[in-house]
This record gives sequence, C-alpha cells and structure tokens, in this order.
Amino acid sequence: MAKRIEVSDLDIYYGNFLAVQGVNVSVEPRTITALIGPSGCGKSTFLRALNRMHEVIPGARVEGKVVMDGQDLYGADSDPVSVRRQVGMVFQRPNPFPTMSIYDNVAAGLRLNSRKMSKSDMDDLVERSLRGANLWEEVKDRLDRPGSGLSGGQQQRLCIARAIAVEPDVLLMDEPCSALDPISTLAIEDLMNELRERFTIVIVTHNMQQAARVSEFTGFFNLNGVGQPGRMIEYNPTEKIFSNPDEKATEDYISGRFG
Ligand SMILES: Nc1ncnc2c1ncn2[C@@H]1O[C@H](COP(=O)(O)OP(=O)(O)OP(=O)(O)O)[C@@H](O)[C@H]1O
Repeated sequence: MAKRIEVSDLDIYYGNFLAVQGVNVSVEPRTITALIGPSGCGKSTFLRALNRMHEVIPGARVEGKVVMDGQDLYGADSDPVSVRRQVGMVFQRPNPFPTMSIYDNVAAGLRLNSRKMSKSDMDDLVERSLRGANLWEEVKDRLDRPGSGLSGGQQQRLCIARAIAVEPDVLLMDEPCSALDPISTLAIEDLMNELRERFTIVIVTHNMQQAARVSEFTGFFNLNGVGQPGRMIEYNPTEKIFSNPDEKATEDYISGRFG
C-alpha cells in the first residue's frame, strides 16, 4: 500500500562531510516525485537515506527524521532490513543476479524475506510481478533462463519486477533509464505511470523531459559550491517548477543556464 513520506530537518553525512543539509519535504502517496539538480548536489544520497541504504557505507549517518505513515524509519525500534523491504530500490544499472534464472530473480526477494510459500503461490506471484513490470509476455516462455540474457531494458524491468514482488510501500529509482535506449526508456516511463497507482515513487533523473513527463512533483537540489552541502531548495508541482518556479536558481537550472 502506497504511503506518505515525511522528511524533517534531514542532514546526511559521510563521516565528517555534510553532504545534504536541512531537507524538509512531504511526499504524498500514489505520486511520482522527481529529484533533479546538478551533479554532486546530493540527490542519490538523499534517495538512499529514504530506505537506510546510506548507512551501509562506513561512517555514513543521518540526523533528522524520515517518517512513513507515522513510522519513524530511523527510530530506535526500526529495523533497517524491514525498512528496505518496505521501501524498494531500483538502481541506475540493471543489476539482476546474473547466474539466477528470470524466475528466481523475481522470487529472490520473497525468499530472502523468508516468506514460506507453496510452489503454485510463488508461481502466481512471479507471474503477477512480471506482468506488473510489463515483462511477462516477453519472458513467459523462458523463465528458467538467466536474467543476464535479457536486453538492458528488459533487465531493468526484471529488477522492477523483483522490487515490486515483495510489495513495498515506496519505490525509489536512481536514474533507472540512464543506461537505456529511448525505446526502453519509454517502456520504463509507461511502467512508472502504471506503478504510481500502487506505490509512492521517488526518482532521481538527469533528464528534464523525463521529470516533466512522469512526475507530479519535483524537488530541485542545489549546492553553493564544491565542499558545500546540497540542499533541496524548491519542491513544487512539476508543472510549476517547469513554468513558473519560485526560485531563480531553479529557473536557471531548468533553462540550461548551469549544471
Ligand atoms: N560513498 C561516498 N563517500 C563519501 N562521499 C560521497 C559518497 N557518495 C557521494 N559522496 C559525496 O556526496 C555528495 C553528493 O553526492 P551524490 O552522489 O548524492 O550527488 P548526486 O546529486 O546524486 O550526483 P550525480 O547527479 O552526479 O549522481 C558529493 O559531494 C559526493 O562526492
């Protein structure tokens, strides 16, 4: 079930380096939010803080709050593994488990979450997830073949099937189309449009047209200079960001004056 994410006063560190400072934002359920901004301003860092992937890096930590429908993701009783099950992630490069079959790639997350399931229930869930990722028709006759044998765009949809199989509440996507050709990119964008009905989606993209095409809300990150922390300086409906942003820096960025 899609959930609301409320971020308050979030600071994100790598050791002593403050990479992202003071993010306050509320992301509504069943919407797509795009995060845009120049390289190094902390978009990916912020995204990874939303499912506690950030802390996997030694010395990395956050201050502030990320609350999902009332659940404090960094609270003392919150388990990072369960957070990552609730908040799924799709990466820039499609990363199916290379030696695993297409079927097992989708089933992997369910097995890791040690849900005991009959073979026929698992078959149903794998099919539903592959259909949900608009991949079923292309792979239904070769489910036992390795995931690595698919095209890049198919591999990315396989990764999305794997992510949605565990029924997360939120789906994070870090430049999911940057390694894909335009046709595969459109297939993923169509898919995002369908997935928004079931999930809260946050996507990092360098592609302004993509942000404009797929998202309802856009967050613009910026930084004042090298070594300075990135900040989310504007969060607004995407239409407003691209037609009449509140901040001059947002306008300069989207009109290609920097970045
Ligand atoms: N593992 C890490 N260890 C230390 N610093 C890091 C690490 N990853 C990122 N950083 C730093 O944190 C800051 C934000 O980086 P991040 O990758 O989040 O930016 P970004 O906006 O996603 O950039 P890009 O658009 O180029 O992907 C940068 O100064 C970067 O050098």
